[in-house]
Amino acid sequence: MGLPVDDAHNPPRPPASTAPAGGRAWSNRPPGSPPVVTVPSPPAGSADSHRSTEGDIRAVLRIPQFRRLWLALTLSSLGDWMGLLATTALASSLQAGFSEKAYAIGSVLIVRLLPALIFGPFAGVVADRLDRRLTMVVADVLRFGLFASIPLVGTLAWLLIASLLIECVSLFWNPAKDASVPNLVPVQRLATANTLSLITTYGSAPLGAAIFSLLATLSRALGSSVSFFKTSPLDLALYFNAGTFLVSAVVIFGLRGIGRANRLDAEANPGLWSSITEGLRFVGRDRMVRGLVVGILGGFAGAGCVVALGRLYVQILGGGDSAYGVLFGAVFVGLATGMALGPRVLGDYSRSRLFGLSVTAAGVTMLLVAVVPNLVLACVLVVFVGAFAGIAWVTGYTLLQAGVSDELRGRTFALVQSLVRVDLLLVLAVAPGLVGLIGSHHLDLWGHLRVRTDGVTIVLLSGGLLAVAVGLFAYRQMDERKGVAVLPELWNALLGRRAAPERPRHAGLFIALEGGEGSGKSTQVERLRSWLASSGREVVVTREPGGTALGVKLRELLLDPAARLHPRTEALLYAADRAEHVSRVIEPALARGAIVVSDRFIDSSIAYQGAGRQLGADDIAMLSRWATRSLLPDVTILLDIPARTGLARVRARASGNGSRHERPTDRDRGGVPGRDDSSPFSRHDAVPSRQAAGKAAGKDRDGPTPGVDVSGASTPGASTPGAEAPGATAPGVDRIEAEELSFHERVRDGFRQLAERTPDRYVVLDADRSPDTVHNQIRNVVTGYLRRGEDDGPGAPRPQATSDSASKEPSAAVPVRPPPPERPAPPDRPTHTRASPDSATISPAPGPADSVSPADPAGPVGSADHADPSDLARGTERSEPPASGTRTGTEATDPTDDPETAWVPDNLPTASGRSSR
Ligand SMILES: Nc1ncnc2c1ncn2[C@@H]1O[C@H](COP(=O)(O)OP(=O)(O)O)[C@@H](O)[C@H]1O
Ligand SMILES: Cc1cn([C@H]2C[C@H](O)[C@@H](COP(=O)(O)OP(=O)(O)O)O2)c(=O)[nH]c1=O
Repeated sequence: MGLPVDDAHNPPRPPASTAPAGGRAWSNRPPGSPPVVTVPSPPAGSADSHRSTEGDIRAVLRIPQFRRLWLALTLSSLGDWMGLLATTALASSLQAGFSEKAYAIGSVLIVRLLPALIFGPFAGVVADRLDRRLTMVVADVLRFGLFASIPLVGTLAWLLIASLLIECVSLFWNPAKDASVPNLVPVQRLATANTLSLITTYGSAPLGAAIFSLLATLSRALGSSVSFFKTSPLDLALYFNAGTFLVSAVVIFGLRGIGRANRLDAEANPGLWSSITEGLRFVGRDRMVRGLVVGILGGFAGAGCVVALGRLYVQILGGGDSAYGVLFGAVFVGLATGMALGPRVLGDYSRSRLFGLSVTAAGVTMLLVAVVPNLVLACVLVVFVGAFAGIAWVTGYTLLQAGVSDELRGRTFALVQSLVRVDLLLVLAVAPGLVGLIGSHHLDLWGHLRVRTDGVTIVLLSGGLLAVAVGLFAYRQMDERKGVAVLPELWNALLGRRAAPERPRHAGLFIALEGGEGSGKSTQVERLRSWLASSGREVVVTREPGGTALGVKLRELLLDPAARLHPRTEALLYAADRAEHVSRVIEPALARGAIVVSDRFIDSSIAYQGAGRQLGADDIAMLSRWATRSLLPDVTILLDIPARTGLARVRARASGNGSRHERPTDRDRGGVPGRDDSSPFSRHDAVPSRQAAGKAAGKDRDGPTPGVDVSGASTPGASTPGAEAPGATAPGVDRIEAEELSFHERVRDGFRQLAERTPDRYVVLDADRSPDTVHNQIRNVVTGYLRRGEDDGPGAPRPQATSDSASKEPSAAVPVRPPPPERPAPPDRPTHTRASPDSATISPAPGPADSVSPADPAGPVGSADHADPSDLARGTERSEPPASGTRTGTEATDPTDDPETAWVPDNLPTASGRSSR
């Protein structure tokens, strides 16, 4: 049962002197060890244990006092709904003309809303001062009397007066009930109790409508034999309704647990005016809330039209009271269905989008309802109107709760409620009035086609149009995923797939270099940077881990050989580094249109933690996807090398025998001052992050080592098996590098599998070749992507590649790329980057004159890297591009003599989106 945790279940407390405030128990800990706070875990089956919602509801209903109150609420709600139906139907039947009926119904609805608008904010304060149980009992008895008097008096005037009084009385009943719940239910069950109250309040509507229809039908059947029913077929419903309040009064009378409020808090209910002004400023400022409020008001206006005109609408379609009941019930069946199923079916869909879309959909369905000529069809459509409204209601409510800060939430809700009442009041006042003004007409087209142009149809159409307009406005205000197509995302959500097939478009290019240890990523990233610098475009070179200020710290921790991290901790830290990296460095750079080159990205985690640590590729991909909000590189270049060879390079480097490429400095990495101070690559940061991490890992790999021959280390002969046993911890070798050979082999396999499964965004290069050869191949690849950017037009935004979690394939294996580039240009055609102010010529891989001999690493590469645009343009004169088709390193038509430098990756995606393999 939902009672507070029994003290008997708590472990014994330490002496008072050591117990911290708040009742938490400190465990005994040796001095210097991290403080461990022990919060006693709840005993099995206690109120704190996690259970299903269903279990929670059962638990809260097992509290006898609450169960009684809930029963009373159910009865009162049932009575309320039936009362609304019966009074509107009766008001209509008491009038003769079409317009008079419309005015009468409008008046009933207005008197139901008016007291809440005027007295609503004060009723809570008044109810707090009186004995709550007595307040509720008296209110229920009064409501019984008033409802019973309506059929007895039988005039429209009394119906309106009684309705107004009933509403006034209800204003005291509701806050008394709300305030009483916490006295009956333990605090941890309050949310469930409130949910149950909400379900009861709205869920009783269809039941009320069903009973109303049943009673109306019964009255008509009995009308022929019993004169009482003949004269007023709605009386039975009103008497039944009165009876529910009497039963409710009796039930509440027995609730001894409710009494007078313990303390008065007059400020808990701010006045209407102050609640309006306080919240208004916030609502006016905040885009999301503005969209929500407008959407809610539009939705209520639409719903108000349906409620106000429902009776007349049914009449136009040839139905009577029973049909009205069915129609009314249909709205609420829809509402309940939408509320219950919407979040479940569309749980993964963007809430901010869902809200605007569901209001719009409700509006569109309303338009159909307005013109449909058939009552059955109308009822079906009305279920959908209700369902869309229900989804919007739940979504909007949740968004308001989640999106508005605590101190503003109350005022915002107060404002929304006040505005909703004003809104409803206006609609209910205006809609029937408009119907009355327009009157009942129709047009006969071509002799046989009858088009309704009566007031009901016109006003319903206007209501539908208003809801559509307001829904679209809300959508535009609240959309946080601009540029992402709506329908595919919605479809995926409906199929139970998580959203995000595409990210917003950006004008940049995102290139990631991946590979195992010592595959030459850092070397190639630096060369790529130098080459891209001549493009005139902003180039941001970055890496993982450690692409941000926080990332530098994480990197130190992650690579520290002395750190003992659990594999899952490690995976989470890499993901944390990536989240920071993406949001602070990569996304802003791409949004600016920069070329971002990252030394490692998401696939490193999938390969190292997923495959290497055997945590599972899917789980790691999912984690990274969450961290990056599904951002993937436009192209991932995998420098593939046998693990042993790469490790030998690393160890050679660590022992001082390998060459050290110059690590990018802040300036080189393209950091733009003032853009992101959190990036260690920002000009303001004096310490290159690699250096910092290198130190943390017990090595310094950052400084250039002059005079070391790169080519010597790059020859296949350098794949020195057994150069140093992998797994041995050597100075200058970081925590991951120090893993066993089998670990690194799994990592390599992991990368290769990823490349195989996602050929659209992968290019695999043999990294066991000379640095120049690899560089030229990378240039070819990148040239293709840059050319594609140029084809899109200057500054054309590119759809951002994302991981398509929608796929049922293993998430790491999904081809998720924007349409791929054309095959890379042959090495003899210079390419222009986007024709922007920063436009400049950039060349693909150099031809024979630029080709690099292993013995001469510095010169040609230097000339390629630092060539000015005119130098690069010389490449055009060398040879003609091949006519068409796939170029491979061994082709006879190759314009270069060096098959290595002329190599074009054979799995590079073609323009058709398929890999040529
Ligand atoms: N293609 C290559 N052939 C031979 N040695 C290379 C090649 N590329 C890089 N190296 C050397 O291998 C070592 C590791 O290179 P580095 O770029 O730091 O790799 P990574 O960043 O992938 O760990 C360095 O000493 C570097 O000079
Ligand atoms: C980005 C990333 C790196 N790592 C590992 C791979 C490297 O051993 C280390 C990063 O160090 P780094 O020095 O950048 O690697 P390399 O020497 O290959 O250039 O972190 C992961 O295990 N998971 C990841 O997600």
